[in-house]
Amino acid sequence: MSTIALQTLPGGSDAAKRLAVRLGLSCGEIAVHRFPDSELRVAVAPATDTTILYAPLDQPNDKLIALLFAAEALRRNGAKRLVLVAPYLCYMRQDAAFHAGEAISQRAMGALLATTVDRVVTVDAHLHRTTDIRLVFPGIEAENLSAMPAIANALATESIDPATIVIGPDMESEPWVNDIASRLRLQHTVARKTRHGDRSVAISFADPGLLAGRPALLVDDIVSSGTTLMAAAKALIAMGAAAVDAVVTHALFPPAMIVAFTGAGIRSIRSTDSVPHPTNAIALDDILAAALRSELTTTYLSETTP
Ligand SMILES: O=P(O)(O)OC[C@H]1O[C@@H](O)[C@H](O)[C@@H]1O
Repeated sequence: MSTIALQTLPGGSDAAKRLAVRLGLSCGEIAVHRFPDSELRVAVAPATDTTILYAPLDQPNDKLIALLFAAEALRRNGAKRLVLVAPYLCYMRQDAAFHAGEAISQRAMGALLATTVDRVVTVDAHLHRTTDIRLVFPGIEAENLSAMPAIANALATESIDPATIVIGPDMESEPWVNDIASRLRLQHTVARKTRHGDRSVAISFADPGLLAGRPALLVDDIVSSGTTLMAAAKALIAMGAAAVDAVVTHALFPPAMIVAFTGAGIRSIRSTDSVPHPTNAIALDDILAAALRSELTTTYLSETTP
């Protein structure tokens, strides 16, 4: 009889438990001990034939090591199929050597994980130039799900001012804002963004008159330093926006920064639970469970196939 269960790295447990409940699976916790010299000791729960590894990979360096060690333990203890669920997938932004000598982190990370697991499921991975996630993970299955249906469903339960404009802070955000706007029947536009450094961006809009007196809903995939979001909010307010709210997939910023966002004129900020964060308001378990149901079918078939 084939077996399947979910195990989570520390930090993912609430969202992982919700996902496990949706799938009707047990949720084991992977124990990670840090030695005084910063090395890690990792202990997994009992392995199952198919093990779904839940790992939100924000602050990734330790988590990637813990993930490799967990995979080693699971394989050695009998896991035949490892499915990595990384709702936030790290190191996707450095997808080229922008300056001589730079590592292509996306390629190195993808190659490493492709030798570790059999399938990767993630959400709104930052694939601006590498459009097909299977190119990141050679030889294994990989899917990049969109959080936009979950975000739009959450927003649809509220009474949104029909004059609201959905705003993307750069050209790359166009598919997301287009999707949210069409689901909510709202107008949308995207800004032009020029990045001058990690914490320095310039934002401008082609039609500054569009926002006057209207609420703006900023949508982005990642908020890291918060520079993009704050620059966009300031530009919107300078153009006369009536209010600025923000919704993002991956909240990577320190929670204390919410005060700075308020100072920049952002009335509210919400995120999905891809990374545990005080702004979490939109659960991804529904879309993740839909993608993972095939694992249950595979397990069932292997039980019934002679
Ligand atoms: O400006 P911060 O928050 O540092 O970085 C996040 C932004 O940088 C882009 O890659 C993301 O798509 C997002 O727009």
